[in-house]
Amino acid sequence: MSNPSILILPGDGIGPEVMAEVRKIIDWFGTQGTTFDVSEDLVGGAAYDKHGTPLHDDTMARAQEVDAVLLGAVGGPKYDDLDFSVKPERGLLRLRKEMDLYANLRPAQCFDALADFSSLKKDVVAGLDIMIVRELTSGIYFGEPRGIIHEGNERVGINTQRYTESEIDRVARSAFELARRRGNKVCSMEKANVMESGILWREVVQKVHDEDYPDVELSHMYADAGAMQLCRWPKQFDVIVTDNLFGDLLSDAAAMLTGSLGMLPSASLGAPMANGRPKALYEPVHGSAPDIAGQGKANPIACILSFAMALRYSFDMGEDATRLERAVEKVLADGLRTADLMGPEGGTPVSTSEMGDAVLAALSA
Ligand SMILES: NC(=O)C1=CN([C@@H]2O[C@H](COP(=O)(O)OP(=O)(O)OC[C@H]3O[C@@H](n4cnc5c(N)ncnc54)[C@H](O)[C@@H]3O)[C@@H](O)[C@H]2O)C=CC1
Ligand SMILES: CC(C)CC(=O)C(=O)O
Ligand SMILES: [Mg+2]
Repeated sequence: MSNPSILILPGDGIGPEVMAEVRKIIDWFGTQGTTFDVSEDLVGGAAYDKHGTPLHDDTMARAQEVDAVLLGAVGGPKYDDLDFSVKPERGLLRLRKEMDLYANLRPAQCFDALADFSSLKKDVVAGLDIMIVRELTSGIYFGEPRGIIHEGNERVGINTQRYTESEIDRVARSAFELARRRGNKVCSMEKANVMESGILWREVVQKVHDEDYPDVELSHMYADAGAMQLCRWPKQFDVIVTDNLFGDLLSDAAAMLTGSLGMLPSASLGAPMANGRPKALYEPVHGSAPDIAGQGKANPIACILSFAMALRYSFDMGEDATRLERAVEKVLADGLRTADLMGPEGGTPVSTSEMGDAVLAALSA
């Protein structure tokens, strides 16, 4: 049998820095008898610099073949003035669309060691474990028409929010399936009060629930109120299912419940491949963080936890995933802190690579 295959796309800014720490962990698994066939390629600004496109067709083809893609982050100020069609972020959107990765799982868990550090009160976040399921291949990031057009004397920026029933149906099913393996509760968030796409979203989620998941507790919430509730009392939620735009915003907000944007991993999953496993891309929720890139300050934990999700969802290595998560828990409990996690309560300051080394040491102990 061939080794499991991984395509690594480090990307831009802190992407390569945090991915280097995951690479150490992948190499360590090789010494333990699980060798991954790893290939590496360019995406985002790095791909644009070499090929004039943020995602080369060969890279796209390779992404379709492998068992899992690991991505760091894309984008940066250097590319701000590029034509929109070749912006780094378009490379990532193309991967998501062409791999049809419709369910983006963004778990927000607050490790005990960071409960004091969160900007919210300790009892609000301690023990928090919620899962945001964000629809990832449709909605306003992809809808047509889009563009900037001229109308009279001025320009008009246009994006279109568009959802088909089947797009809502399949992501709702992902959320209900996950809920059954967790706290058995789904809260669906949209803006059915002001958007037709929200009305359809609510109807379809309710129908999927009533027909196939009546055992799961379902509630509906307007996304603006949902954002407020997420900050007020996040433990009321188990699984949140929402659209592409709202999921993007709500998950960055949820990251702060865990202490830092540098803590939040994600798995983007599509339909099962011939081997029964989903097409998959794993990436931290954060971006390329140009303000700290190249300084050894980036927190690699979101990227490391994204690899743990890969072990769980793409490689049937759930026990190893849990071991890796426990290793992260241990280094945090030991007081190791990258700059983003350093608060008045202190801790041992560590660089990106020192944090990666410590996680690896805890994993291999
Ligand atoms: N999936 C991706 O590749 C994403 C890419 N981006 C792109 O990244 C670029 C920068 O976007 P921003 O809005 O600044 O968002 P960002 O997520 O890169 O950074 C926001 C803030 O969080 C901090 N931060 C992020 N990750 C961190 C980590 N691992 N450790 C410590 N601190 C961390 C940054 O220093 C910054 O202060 C843009 O070009 C944006 O389009 C943004 C979000 C996702
Ligand atoms: C294409 C990305 C830059 C959008 C984003 O912020 C995200 O997916 O979290
Ligand atoms: Mg985002």
